Amino acid sequence: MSEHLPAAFVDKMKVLLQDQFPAFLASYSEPRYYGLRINTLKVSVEKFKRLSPFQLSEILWAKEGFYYEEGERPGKHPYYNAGLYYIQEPTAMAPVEFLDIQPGDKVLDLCAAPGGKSTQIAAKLKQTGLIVVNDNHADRVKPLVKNLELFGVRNAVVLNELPNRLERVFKDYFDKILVDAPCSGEGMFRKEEEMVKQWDLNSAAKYALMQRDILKSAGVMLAPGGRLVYSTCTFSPEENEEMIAQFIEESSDFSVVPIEADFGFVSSKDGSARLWPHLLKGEGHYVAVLQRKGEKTDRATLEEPTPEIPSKRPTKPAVKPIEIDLTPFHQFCKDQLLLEMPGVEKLYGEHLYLMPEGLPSLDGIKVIKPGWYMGAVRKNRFEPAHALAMGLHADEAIRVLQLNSTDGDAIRYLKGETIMADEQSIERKHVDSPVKGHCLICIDGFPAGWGKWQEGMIKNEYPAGWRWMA
Ligand SMILES: C[S@@+](CC[C@H](N)C(=O)[O-])C[C@H]1O[C@@H](n2cnc3c(N)ncnc32)[C@H](O)[C@@H]1O
Repeated sequence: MSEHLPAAFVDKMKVLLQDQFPAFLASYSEPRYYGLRINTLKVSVEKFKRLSPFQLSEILWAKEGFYYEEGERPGKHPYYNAGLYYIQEPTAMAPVEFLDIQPGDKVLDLCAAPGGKSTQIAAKLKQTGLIVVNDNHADRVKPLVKNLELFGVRNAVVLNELPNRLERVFKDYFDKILVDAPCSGEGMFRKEEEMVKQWDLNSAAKYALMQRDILKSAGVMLAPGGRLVYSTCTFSPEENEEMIAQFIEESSDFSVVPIEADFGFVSSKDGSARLWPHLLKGEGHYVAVLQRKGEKTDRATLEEPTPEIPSKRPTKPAVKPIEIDLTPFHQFCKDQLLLEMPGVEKLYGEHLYLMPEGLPSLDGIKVIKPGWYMGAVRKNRFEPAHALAMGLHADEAIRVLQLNSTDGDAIRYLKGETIMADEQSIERKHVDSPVKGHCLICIDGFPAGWGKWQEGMIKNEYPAGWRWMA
């Protein structure tokens, strides 16, 4: 496919790579690699390896990451709908590995859609701390929300803002920030021909302008002692080493943390790393790790937040607060669930969320999802959300129907069809619990959604937009 590469790009790469250029060019004739990352919020790596219907081999730089073979279709398996993995380009798994996420961290993923790296961060947080994910493109936020819900993430807040509008709310706030910047995408030319079509010689300069602003805002929002990872999937130095050099020059309290030249990564002079497609099994990427000087401070001891700047933009929570009685939700939790619900109850109209505790006020910010979506409270009844089911483990639901991925009922469920189920097939953890009503549908023990049992049948509550086509 190297003949489809723009001539100006080829010339630029010759200068950049010199004697390595022939090997680089030859990599465009090699087959691309396919990766998936196991969702350890739901299943351990060891268990998934035992269950896996796919031929897996390890990705060296990500413990949860595996190559699968071309022709296999992990996106068309019930385990995908149970959120057991995320399909992700192998080198795209590298940046988060350098964030050093620790349980309890407050993490920002500033350019997050469609959420590959957000789900990776969330898995490392193990449902503790907080992950704020943001993308300024409204149409890209939908798949971001869907992927976080599928992954069963409970502690994510999804925003749709320009980064500089977040500075006021989150100044010095986050322990870790990922800037997976919009870029000219040169590293993806082998995988996505569309990126080739969009490229021209001015692309790098155009993206560099955006990246500079995004990185500057990220710097403002990182707490003293915090860590920031900047990554791109492009080769141009303007968007990579030069971007970092300029940022460090303007931000004296930041330094580059050197990345070791392991796994075929190549260290740049400044300590950042290049992932080249001719030197490892994956596409092109760039990663820089930045550390902010200073001691970690408890947010409570920080200065008072600056007063809010009035905003003309409509914000989601602007829905007029209405008095809604949450008793049906509390009753549902009592009748159906065996877990202490995390976070703070937050209503947007009739939609109820559990918002992570300790968040600063998000007034004036476009919030797409303020936490784990529980469902809708309507006319004194509660309708549980798919996101609630996906954030549960089978042992956290009182009534469960177990389906097997290899028999037809699992597929029928994912297609939205009615399933026959006698009374005995509904597992009940409380003997006095009635059979009739909601039950958690599990596939090989992993929650896939809700159903409602009545007279030997399960009314299917698998969301219309998620269903398999007949
Ligand atoms: C490389 S992609 C992110 C991929 C994502 N991190 C993942 O792993 O799935 C860059 C994202 O930045 C978003 N973006 C572009 N300009 C932005 C800006 N000024 N602020 C925030 N996000 C922006 C794009 O919509 C795009 O989704």
